[in-house]
Amino acid sequence: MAVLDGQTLAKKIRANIKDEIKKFVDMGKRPPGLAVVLVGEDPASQLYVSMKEKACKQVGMYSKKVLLPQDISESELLDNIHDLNEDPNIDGILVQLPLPRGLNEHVINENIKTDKDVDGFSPVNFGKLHLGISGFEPCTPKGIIRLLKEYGIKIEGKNAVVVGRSNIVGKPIAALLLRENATVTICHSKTENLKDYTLRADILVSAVGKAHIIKSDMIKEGAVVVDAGTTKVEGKLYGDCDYENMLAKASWITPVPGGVGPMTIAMLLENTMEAYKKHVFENINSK
Ligand SMILES: Nc1nc(=O)c2c([nH]1)NC[C@@H]1CN(c3ccc(C(=O)N[C@@H](CCC(=O)O)C(=O)O)cc3)C=[N+]21
Repeated sequence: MAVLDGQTLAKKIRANIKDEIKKFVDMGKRPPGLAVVLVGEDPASQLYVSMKEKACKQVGMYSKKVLLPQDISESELLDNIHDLNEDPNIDGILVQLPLPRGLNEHVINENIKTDKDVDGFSPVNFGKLHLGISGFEPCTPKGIIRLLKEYGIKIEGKNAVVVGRSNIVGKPIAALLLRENATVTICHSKTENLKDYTLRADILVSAVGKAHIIKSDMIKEGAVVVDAGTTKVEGKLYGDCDYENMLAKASWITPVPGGVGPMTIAMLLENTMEAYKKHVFENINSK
């Protein structure tokens, strides 16, 4: 058993980004800018948004927090997005999900300019991901692949089982694993006999968001376990996987906290850097 230490890798990535930004700023360029839009006052979302803001500050990025009321109309929210689309100091726009009831996230994501869509959730980037064309890749899936590669874990030819089919993790990680030539199975809430599938996984990615739904008797000896689900119960953070009881059985496993979460934020910074370089050096500002 060994731990896939996302915290340490994320720190290394952030340090590289910080150096890179310093070079650009020393050259007289503006710093990269990320806008994080939070609608409403969900405490979990507030925490994530403040973590993202802190990460930006730490590497020398400009971060703009846009806090909007719970009862904002779709058209008012879109006005804010359009302003950010046109803001020359903003390279990346992230609208924190989930949105309050009544706001359609697809409509919002559709209106984020493709070259500022650092979450990779707009239809163009999501489509590119599935077509194998380069574009912004969603941060959590991108971070998972980076972490597996960092530890030299072979993906090609392996049975990869993804539990969860969300647009933010399940679907895009399945696409990325497929691109890496894994044999990919996606399980979800209607899957019958989940354990039959998880037991076959060489690489198991869980993205459900239910504490300890994956037990140690559901994984194969020597499996690589990636836990992308986090749930807070009475102030304590749990992953989807029963980590303690899996440690002896898995060959590699991501902890919660300190696994996939920090990688998500590191990839957000990396995507923002990518957007920044396009804006500053290639002057690309397409719809
Ligand atoms: N548009 C959008 N983009 C997102 O990327 C997005 C989102 N909406 N909505 C919610 C999810 C969740 N998410 C996390 C990011 C970092 C940690 C993270 O770093 N967690 C720490 C622990 C933090 C704690 O103590 O709670 C860790 O795992 O070590 C967790 C969760 C991004 N999300």
